[in-house]
Amino acid sequence: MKGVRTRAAICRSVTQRLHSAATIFLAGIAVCSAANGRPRAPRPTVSHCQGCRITDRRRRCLPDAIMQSFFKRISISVSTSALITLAVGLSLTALCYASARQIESESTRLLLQYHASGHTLRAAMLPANGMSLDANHRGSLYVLLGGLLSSLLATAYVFQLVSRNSVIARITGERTAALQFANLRLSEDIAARMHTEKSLRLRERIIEVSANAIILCSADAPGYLIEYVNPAFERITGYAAGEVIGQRLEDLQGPEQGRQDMHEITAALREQREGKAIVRNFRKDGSCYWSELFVAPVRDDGDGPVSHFVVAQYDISTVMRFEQELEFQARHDILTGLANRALLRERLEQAMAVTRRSGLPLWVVFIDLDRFKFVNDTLGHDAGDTVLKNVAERLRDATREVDTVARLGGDEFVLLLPQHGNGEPGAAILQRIQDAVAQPLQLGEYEFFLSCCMGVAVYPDDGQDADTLIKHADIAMYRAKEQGRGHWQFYASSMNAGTLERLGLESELRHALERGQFHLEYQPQLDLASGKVVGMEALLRWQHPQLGRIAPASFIGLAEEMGLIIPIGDWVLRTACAQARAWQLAGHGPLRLAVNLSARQFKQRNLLHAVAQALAETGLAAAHLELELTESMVMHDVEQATAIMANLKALGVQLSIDDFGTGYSSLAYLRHFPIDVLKIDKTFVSDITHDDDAAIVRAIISLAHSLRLKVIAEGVETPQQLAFLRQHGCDQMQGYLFSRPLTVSAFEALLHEGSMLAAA
Ligand SMILES: Nc1nc2c(ncn2[C@@H]2O[C@H](COP(=O)(O)O[C@H]3[C@@H](O)[C@H](n4cnc5c(=O)[nH]c(N)nc54)O[C@@H]3COP(=O)(O)O)[C@@H](O)[C@H]2O)c(=O)[nH]1
Repeated sequence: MKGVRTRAAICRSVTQRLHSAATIFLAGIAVCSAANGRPRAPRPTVSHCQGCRITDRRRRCLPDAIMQSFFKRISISVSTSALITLAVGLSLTALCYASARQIESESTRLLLQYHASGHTLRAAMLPANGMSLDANHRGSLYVLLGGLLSSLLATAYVFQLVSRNSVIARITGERTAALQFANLRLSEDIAARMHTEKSLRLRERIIEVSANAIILCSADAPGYLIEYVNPAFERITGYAAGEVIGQRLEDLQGPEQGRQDMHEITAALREQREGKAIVRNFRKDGSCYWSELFVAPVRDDGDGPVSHFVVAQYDISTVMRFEQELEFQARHDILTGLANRALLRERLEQAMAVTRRSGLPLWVVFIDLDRFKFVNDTLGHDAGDTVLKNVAERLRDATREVDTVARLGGDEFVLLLPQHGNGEPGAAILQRIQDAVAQPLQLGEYEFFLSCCMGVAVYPDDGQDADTLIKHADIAMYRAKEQGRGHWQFYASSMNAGTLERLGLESELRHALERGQFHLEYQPQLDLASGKVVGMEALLRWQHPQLGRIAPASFIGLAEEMGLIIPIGDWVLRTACAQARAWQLAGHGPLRLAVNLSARQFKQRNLLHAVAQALAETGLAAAHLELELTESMVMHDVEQATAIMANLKALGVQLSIDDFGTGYSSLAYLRHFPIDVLKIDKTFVSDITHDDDAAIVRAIISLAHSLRLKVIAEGVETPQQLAFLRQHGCDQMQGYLFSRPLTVSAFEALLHEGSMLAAA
């Protein structure tokens, strides 16, 4: 029984091995087919595998997964799968055949042993009658043949399966790729559509929030009915969208249909093209505003027929206002609002054209306020502005609608008075203007009584063009000023020459200092006893590039009037002090420098500071500087002059009274002034041989000496004059007899030569 059990056990063991091999074989087939081509989902169940508990259809059994993964990794082809199957089949066949042979020989050996031990076997257990061991061996051959056949069949099956799978995989791949491509296209389409929608929404939003009015109207002529307006349109015009949608575009032009400024827009609509224009629009309340209008056709599908027009309105009211303001400012005086020179000239041209046709004269009246500078200087510019604005108002009130009132600047006004049939203008209007200006004017706590001078030039007699007429009226006014406050004067050609020269000189003088046209000359002053040069007088010279040398007598007074003498005088003082110091340092001894002061300079508040600064800057000792004052300067306000002179003396400078004898000659006051030198005017010196002048010169010398003042005579031209002066004890002299005023280099040469006065 043991042998039977053993045989049964061997059979079971072989069967189990066969089963396991078959399982692996079938699993291999499955994996081969799966591994060949694209990865695929695991088979839902592997019924051959008893070791695996299939709880999830998706879950693969372990060997299957391993095989799949293996084949997938090595990525075998259809033929390789078939070859593997065949190899596995053949191996199993060989295994089965070997097992069958082993069983066969084992069972034969057991039967022979059993038989040899005297047992009888049941017929069934013996080899069949007539059956030899070869016949028994045939079973093994059948197993072999069966195995071979099965292997071939399995191989064919695998080959067919794997081929089909690969075709399916290819088709699936192709379809999947196509689907993916289609999917991609679809995604792109969706993205593009979303982008388009987004940008459309954005554009819509832009139109909605635009600060400019936008209108969409139909392209159907002639109505061009409005289909859309944005909120800005509603805000600007005051119309609600509902009130204008469906209305004709031209209704927005308000009452003024067919206006000139809309021609370009209507032409653009008609010709279906772009167009733009600056037009006047009307709001719902009827008020007007300026806008820049752009119209552009909108075509269906970009290049189809024009279906709509879009009209954009830019509100340019502010720009227009600003432009108008600028234009106003360019032609008006900002302070008073009156016409300025440009507009005056323009109006004058027009008025002359009218006058040429009518033959009636036209007056140009130049007005200058009296004492305006005083108001400005004492009460400040705000008060000055108030005066000017008041005068402007009064001039406007005193003239007619047809007249023009202009302000040229400062306190200069010009009136254009055309004559009409009623007889104006005439002298009466000039009086009316004087009266208007003369009305009292309250400035803070002060009441002012203004007056003005006027000059009148008449077209066509006094000038043929605007500039000439204005200039001649100015000349006439200047002559009126010479007569005193509140005068007027008609132009006469005889006034021209002198005044024109003066006007020209004025404008040149304004720039002479900055253009470096001034220089100084120095006239030696000599001691009559020793005959030596003891000092020099600095004299200003103006060398104009076109006008040549201009005499001080021609421009000092003008500079004084214009207030330019202050900066000019400062320059003279600093330049002369620097030069005197340079000569001293060059070893020419302690020369005294005489510098002329003008009346304005004398009264300027910071004279003391200017003098002190000039001395400090140049290093000249105060004792070497002599300031020449005139009698009129000091006699005008004795108290004030005395105080100023005291301050100057405190600085250490010397003071002299120039041109003595020509003015007040108040000898009584002379004692009170802290002066050092009296300078006899050259007019007395020139006539010194006449008894009267000789007596005056003698008296001046004697008086000066009694006051312990030095005396210097100027304008000494002859030896007789010199002799007279020496004879009567005059201390010093200057004049052409010894030397004219000299340039710096000429004066230096004179010093080097050591020139002296001839002894008496
Ligand atoms: N406030 C300032 N006044 C100045 C300054 N420079 C000059 N002046 C004044 O201008 C007036 C004319 O001066 P000018 O033409 O220079 O004449 C001076 C001399 O050249 C002239 N002079 C000198 N000697 C003679 C002479 O023998 N004969 C003659 N005919 N003339 C002569 O006298 C003028 C000097 O005058 P004065 O100043 O009075 O000594 C004149 O009033 C100048 O003061 C300046 O910088 N500032």
